[in-house]
Amino acid sequence: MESQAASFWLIQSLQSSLCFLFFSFTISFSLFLFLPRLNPWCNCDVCRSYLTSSWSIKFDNLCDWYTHLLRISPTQTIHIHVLGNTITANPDNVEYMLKTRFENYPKGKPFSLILGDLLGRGIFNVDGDSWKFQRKMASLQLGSLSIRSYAFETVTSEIQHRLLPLLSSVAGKENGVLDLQDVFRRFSFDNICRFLFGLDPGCLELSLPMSEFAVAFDLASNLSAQRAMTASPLIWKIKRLLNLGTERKLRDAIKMVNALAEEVMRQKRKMGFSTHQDLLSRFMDTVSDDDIYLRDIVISFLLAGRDTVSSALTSFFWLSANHPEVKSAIRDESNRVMGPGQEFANFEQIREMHYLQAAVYESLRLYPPVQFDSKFAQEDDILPDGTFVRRGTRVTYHPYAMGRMEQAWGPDCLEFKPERWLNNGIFSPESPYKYPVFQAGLRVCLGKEMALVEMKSVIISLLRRFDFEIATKNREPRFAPGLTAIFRGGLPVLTRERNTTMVT
Ligand code: HEM
Repeated sequence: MESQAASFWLIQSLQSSLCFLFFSFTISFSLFLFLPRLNPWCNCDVCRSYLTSSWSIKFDNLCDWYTHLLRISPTQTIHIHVLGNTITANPDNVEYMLKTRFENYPKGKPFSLILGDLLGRGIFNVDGDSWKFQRKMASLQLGSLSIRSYAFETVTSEIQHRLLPLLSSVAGKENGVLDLQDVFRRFSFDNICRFLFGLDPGCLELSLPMSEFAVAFDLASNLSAQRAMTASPLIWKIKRLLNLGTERKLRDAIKMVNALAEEVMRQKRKMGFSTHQDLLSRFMDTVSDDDIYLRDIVISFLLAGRDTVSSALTSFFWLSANHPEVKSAIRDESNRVMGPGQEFANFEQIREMHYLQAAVYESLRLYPPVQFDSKFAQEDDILPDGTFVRRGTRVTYHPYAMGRMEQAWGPDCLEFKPERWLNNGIFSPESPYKYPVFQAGLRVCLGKEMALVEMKSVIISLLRRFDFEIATKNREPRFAPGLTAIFRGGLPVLTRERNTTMVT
């Protein structure tokens, strides 16, 4: 027994020493590999502030500090040398990256490696032919009139049968504080699953825990995002190889996501998908012989369409709670377009509401769900503002900062003013390169129209029926780290049913 224990101890010590040696070697090796590109000892003010986190003395969020730096940069471009990251808020640069020299700025290998285990060959994670194929197929599906009206029906039914009853059940109650962000995350997950799979996870029953799928999916996307924060990719790759810590958790979460996505496909086949209108049925018609590919496509769409919408709705309700004049204008417009007595707006009526559209765009300008987006330069290049970009450099455009640039939006750029989008009462869009909230150019978001309709339907239905009072004293949102902007601590609100048979 004793000798067994001794040899066990010996093996353990050997393993630890080997691990230690392996880690030391790989960390040194990775530093050696990355030194020429990164510059880990840069001692400029910006890098020092980044490394010591001293920026957090003055700013609540990293994105606010970047915004400050970009606002004072004469070119609207900055460099975080220690990260090898060139960040720009210059619309000319953005147009150049996303359109003019699109081929030189792919997502690149570093990005696809980070998200590869979760997203596989899904549209979010690929460049080149595989991306072109999925893009073409998905645009045909998402662009069709029938799928848009299917999406609208799905949203309306989720609002009518789940969202409104849920809010009514807590309205006016003492201690009836509800986290609106959590409600929107559940809502958008149910909605995207119904839209994509034609199946209903039923997350919007607050008495139920979030579905297994949603929890595993959250964990997998957060842990994948954490990979991007390690000093070198070799660190998480080694942890993955040894199945350690967060990498072990990630592997388990991805296993669960994959198993559930495969189960969804099995169920679809059993039900006979050809008569259904959901996106998965449509994809299954086209890609019938490659289940792993189908699974990857499904997971990418889930990631694309879920947290983005809930993030956008959360910040809209935070802003509107602080701007009663905007709420009144939306209610007035909806009364004008829908008339008294009608509970739910139809598709055409929603399109007629220009002020509502302006308010949604304005809220996304200040709080874009995807705050920044990085590409990796294939070849040496010079951006329109004169910035030199070395091959392999990460180049990031920053929609959050871009929405707050005085050069682009004027001295009132930090104010929430939907009117800036209206010309004689008609919504008037801006260049997508100045406002790349949905990205722009060849990889512009495929779900933009669907997301806007979903948001507008929720906003109209909730504002006509309820008043929300924010139940925390937070001045400005603080964001949690992740792939999309999420309010740290959620959005706790007190809900009151408005005293209306009709809405005034
Ligand atoms: C307010 C809501 C949304 C915002 C702000 C948004 C924003 C974006 C952004 C910034 C990208 C580029 C990401 C990147 O390349 O890394 C993107 C891509 C994409 N989005 Fe959205 N999105 C929203 C909702 C949706 C919805 C509801 C769907 C689907 C049903 C969707 C489907 C997609 C797809 C498929 C892509 C990949 C396009 C490609 O790579 O060619 N999005 N979106």
